[in-house]
Amino acid sequence: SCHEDGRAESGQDLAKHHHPIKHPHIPQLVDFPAAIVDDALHGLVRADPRLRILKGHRVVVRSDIDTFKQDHVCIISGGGSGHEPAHVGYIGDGMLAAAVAGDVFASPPTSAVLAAIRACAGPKGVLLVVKNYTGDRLNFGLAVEQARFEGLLVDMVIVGDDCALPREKSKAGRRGLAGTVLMHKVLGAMAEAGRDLASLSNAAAHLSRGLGTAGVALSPCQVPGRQPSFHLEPGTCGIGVGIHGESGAAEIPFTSASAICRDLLDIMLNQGKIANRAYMTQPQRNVSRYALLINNLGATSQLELGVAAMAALDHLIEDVGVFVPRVYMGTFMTSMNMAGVSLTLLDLDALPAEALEQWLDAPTTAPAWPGPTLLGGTKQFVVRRDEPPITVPAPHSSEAEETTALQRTPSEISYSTDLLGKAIKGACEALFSGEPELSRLDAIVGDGDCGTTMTEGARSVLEQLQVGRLALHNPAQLLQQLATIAQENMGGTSGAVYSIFFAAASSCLNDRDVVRAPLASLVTMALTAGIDAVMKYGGAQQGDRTMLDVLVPLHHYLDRHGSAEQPIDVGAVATLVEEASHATADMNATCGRSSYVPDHLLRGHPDPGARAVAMWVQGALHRHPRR
Ligand SMILES: Nc1ncnc2c1ncn2[C@@H]1O[C@H](COP(=O)(O)OP(=O)(O)O)[C@@H](O)[C@H]1O
Ligand SMILES: O=C[C@H](O)COP(=O)(O)O
Ligand SMILES: [Mg+2]
Ligand SMILES: [Mn+2]
Repeated sequence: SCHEDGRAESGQDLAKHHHPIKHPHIPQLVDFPAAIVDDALHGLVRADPRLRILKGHRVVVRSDIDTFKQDHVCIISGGGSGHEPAHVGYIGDGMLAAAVAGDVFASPPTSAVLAAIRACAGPKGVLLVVKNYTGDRLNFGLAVEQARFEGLLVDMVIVGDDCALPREKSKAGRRGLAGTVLMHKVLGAMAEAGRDLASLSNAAAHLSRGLGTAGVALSPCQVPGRQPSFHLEPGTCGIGVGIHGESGAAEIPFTSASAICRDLLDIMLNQGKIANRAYMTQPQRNVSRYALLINNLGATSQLELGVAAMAALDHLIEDVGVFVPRVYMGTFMTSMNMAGVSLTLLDLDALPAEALEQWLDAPTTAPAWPGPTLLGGTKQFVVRRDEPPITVPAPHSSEAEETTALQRTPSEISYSTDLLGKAIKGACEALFSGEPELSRLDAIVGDGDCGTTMTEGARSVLEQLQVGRLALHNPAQLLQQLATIAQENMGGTSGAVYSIFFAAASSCLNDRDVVRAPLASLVTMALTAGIDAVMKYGGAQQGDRTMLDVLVPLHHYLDRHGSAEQPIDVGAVATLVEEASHATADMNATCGRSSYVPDHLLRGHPDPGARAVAMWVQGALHRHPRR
């Protein structure tokens, strides 16, 4: 957490709770992996008096926000960290008013987004510009709902500029990539010029239709404290990458810089051999005009960026025959320290009756926006070349260790808070011991943050349990507390999904005389409501390869067996969740981050969110299968 004066909790403070980095593959300038985001924000704010941190949140705002918001729409962006300079680097006149940072590759918790909105909400309102990821959509979306309930004027636009993934593969939609920065620039300039909230939202909708990005990975990335994000065979590269260390839509042989850059542009413009995406409109020879952004994914030399610029301009102007009056080259949105580039095209005529150049050229003080724009792209400047080669439980307990809360027979009208406390403790501990497996799996099928996000949640729950703050006697209140913990301390898709799950579960128990009901039927009721809400807001169903593929079978089992005059067979439940979670290994992903990963790479690896459910259910039941 950070202090109002801009001091973040230092690495040394965090050392009390977290481990220092152990033997990284490549030395990295990090003291404690868990402190990397706080330490970096701390450094940034110390170095720039125009910025400050909101107390208790990883939210950076312009120092003069209180006066600025009186006569401007404030634009807020944010998301997981690891994409620097996005988004803190874009705070300044003519771009963003604030940025919300999550853990590395995990969206920020809802509470942080809400804090940012509250700090920026003035008479003109707030616009959230959010990259299209499940965690971000849910956490920023929940914050918008809460802010509107508080009477604040706020709107949200989602950016999805990725062109590399086939439409039919995923229900999640296009990923938000480096094109988001061009959105920040155009919308920020319009806000600076006094445009109102409605016209900014409207402009954003038009802009996203004219925006496309595709990237190539020449190396994996390394998040401190984790394994390299994937393995790339020598001589190959990953085409169609995102910004979360993923391996890309396909691994292909590396031929030459020009050939790869051409492929990236062809993917975007639906040209040549890769003409199967059609996200951007077809370019018109001698008519279409684009801004080109060449983005370093983190560890690419300036010389290589220059080569990419040459290759991209050459292809666009000579082969495709379009105009490229604006070119931006640099480090805009990274995938930690991945070597590689992404190319972004913005159709300069995407906005009816507006010259986009005007907004792109408008001055900004944001440190990460490149100063002078290169005016490239008229034909005579390009030389055609030959292609180069290549809470504390009650103290008294007479129960045997193996007895669990669920084993009480349904005819009993109450349950033991002692056993419930032990179940919660067991659930949390199972997540701690399962963390390496969750991190490893999420690195393969997602972005590697699932283990740390789940243990952050478990750590907060255990802390509350140990100081006796969990309402073990009141299930509705307890579930509300769990929802709050997920909302304030977790982040990521998991944080948002668990927050929705527990909040809905809590409200369904609220109205009833539930304390008298047997615990097993409380659990069934709560699961019904929780699962429904997760499906409603997250858009996933059984079979989409998510945690629902364990929660739904668990619910079915308890529904069938929970009302009989017999204790639940905990061994059977433990086996059921184990098997259901492993069954996800053979599923194709249609929701969440795994839907971006080719099916053959998912095969054999279960879904981390599903495994996490199996772990905490088994932990709560005190049944630990050998792993
Ligand atoms: N739409 C969804 N509804 C429910 N669960 C989801 C959804 N999308 C993803 N998940 C679950 O979230 C897990 C990943 O969580 P986490 O790593 O915290 O988020 P992210 O994928 O955003 O990095 C997945 O393994 C999957 O079980
Ligand atoms: O950096 C990552 C994204 O902004 C967070 O999205 P996620 O929580 O869905 O992974
Ligand atoms: Mg993530
Ligand atoms: Mn993840």
